[in-house]
Amino acid sequence: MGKFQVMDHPLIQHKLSLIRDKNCGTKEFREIVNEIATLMAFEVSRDMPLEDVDIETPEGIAHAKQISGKKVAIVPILRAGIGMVDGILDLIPAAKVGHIGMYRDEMTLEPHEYFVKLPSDIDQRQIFVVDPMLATGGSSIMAIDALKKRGASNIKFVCLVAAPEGVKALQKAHPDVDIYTAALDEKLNDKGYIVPGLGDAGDRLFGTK
Ligand SMILES: O=P(O)(O)OC[C@H]1O[C@H](OP(=O)(O)OP(=O)(O)O)[C@H](O)[C@@H]1O
Ligand SMILES: O=c1cc[nH]c(=O)[nH]1
Ligand SMILES: [Mg+2]
Repeated sequence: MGKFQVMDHPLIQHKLSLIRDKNCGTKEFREIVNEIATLMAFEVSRDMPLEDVDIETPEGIAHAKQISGKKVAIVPILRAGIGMVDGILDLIPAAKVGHIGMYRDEMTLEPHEYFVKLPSDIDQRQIFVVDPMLATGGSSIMAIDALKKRGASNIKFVCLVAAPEGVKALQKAHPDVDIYTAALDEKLNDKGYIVPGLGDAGDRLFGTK
């Protein structure tokens, strides 16, 4: 089973509380989602492989380290995942970005894929799939299915708020995928929204309500 980690660093908890507030406006919501994504990227990238390098400093040779091997692709699940991309790029500016478009049918809660565009070497990259919300798990499961169908194998899923139902479903469907979240909330309501959650992340990011 992949790792499941609630990233409860005080800065992350504080910032998440700010965006849960229903009075937090679009501009602030967007900025803080990116800030949380940056903080999470620091931990999510912790096991990136290093190699030894000798660097000539002004005073001699430093036996130092640099990131080696697998390079990173950030894959947001549209739309809401886009809100986390810039925050991760702040830390890993050389990462490539793939997009997977997914919407959830409001009645059935079934996910529907409508767009996939990935870096051509996606099978060789360490992939961070990002989406603020893990509710039933349907969207993330289908997005990761789409990645694996194209040869991807090294995948981590990063969200801000998860429901227990979604964590269970994602772990069952993709036991190889590590899951990182800023909070594990109580439950889903009868409309498939996370309670207490933060509402509809896409609408709050883009001001579409
Ligand atoms: O775990 P699930 O039950 O699948 O729900 C989570 C999905 O729902 C939301 O997307 P939505 O369908 O609202 O699309 P949007 O990002 O375009 O608003 C959210 O951003 C996730 O992708
Ligand atoms: O609570 C939820 C559930 C799914 N999608 C959202 O944006 N919010
Ligand atoms: Mg939405």
